[in-house]
Amino acid sequence: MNKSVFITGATSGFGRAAARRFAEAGFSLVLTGRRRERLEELKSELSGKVAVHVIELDVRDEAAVKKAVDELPDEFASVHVLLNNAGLALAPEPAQDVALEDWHTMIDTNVKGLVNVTHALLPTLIELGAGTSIINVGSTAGKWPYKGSHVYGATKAFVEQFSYNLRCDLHGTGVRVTDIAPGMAETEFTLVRTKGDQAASDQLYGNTTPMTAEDIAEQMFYVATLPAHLNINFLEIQPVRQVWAGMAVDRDE
Ligand SMILES: NC(=O)C1=CN([C@@H]2O[C@H](COP(=O)(O)OP(=O)(O)OC[C@H]3O[C@@H](n4cnc5c(N)ncnc54)[C@H](OP(=O)(O)O)[C@@H]3O)[C@@H](O)[C@H]2O)C=CC1
Ligand SMILES: O=CCS(=O)(=O)O
Repeated sequence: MNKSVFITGATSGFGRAAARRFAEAGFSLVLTGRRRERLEELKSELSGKVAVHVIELDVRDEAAVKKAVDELPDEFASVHVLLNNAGLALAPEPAQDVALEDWHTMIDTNVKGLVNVTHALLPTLIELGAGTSIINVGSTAGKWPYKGSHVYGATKAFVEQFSYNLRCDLHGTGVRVTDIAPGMAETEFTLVRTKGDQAASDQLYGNTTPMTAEDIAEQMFYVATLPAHLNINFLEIQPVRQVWAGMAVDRDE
């Protein structure tokens, strides 16, 4: 049977690196994201190696997600791996200064988008059973609070708990569920979070050694290709040069 991986957010960062990693191993690819041009570029790059199906898809659009899954061509319909990767942080400023719309965008994408795709693909995964995987991309921000994380971190806490709860409900089906929770990795993430501030992005990732998209893609591939009787529930991964923030104390002048 031709195994396929369904990747959300394949136009950049972790998702694009994962597409390349799974292609190396011969998986058929279903690549999704909003930027069609980038999807087509990736298809041109990888379709010499494996079958590639691209879908311009906004995960927030419930009906479009369902249609994309219902209309998967036969060659791609055996989705063994769902990589729920699409997501974003916005508004690094303190909660009290954030536009409500930015909070809504994060919730709609990181929470509702992720459940839209999961719901649409669950029947397929359950039918295929043992050895299939749902890999949800959480974050260290889902566990460890820091200033400016407000709703972003909360959406990733949702991802962690949803992953555990899903695993309980899928017990007996053979479908595996993992939350991969990376720390700092250099992608377009900070450019998106700062709405295009390249200097802020360069500063965050500069003079240190952040993880790369390829580092995370390798972990995604590892999790998805473990023997079918093994489930990694949670995989937190950080660069060696990053640790937790300390406590903050408010002091009188
Ligand atoms: N980089 C980091 O330090 C960390 C990132 N993460 C998480 O990893 C995941 C991937 O981020 P990363 O690769 O770093 O960042 P990038 O910004 O490089 O990639 C984000 C991807 O998500 C897609 N995306 C965003 N919104 C939507 C949407 N509404 N519908 C469909 N696709 C969408 C983008 O595609 P397009 O714009 O074309 O739609 C893009 O492909 C995210 O969930 C992020 O929260 C977690 C921990 C650390
Ligand atoms: O999820 C991203 C990692 S961080 O920016 O919250 O540290």
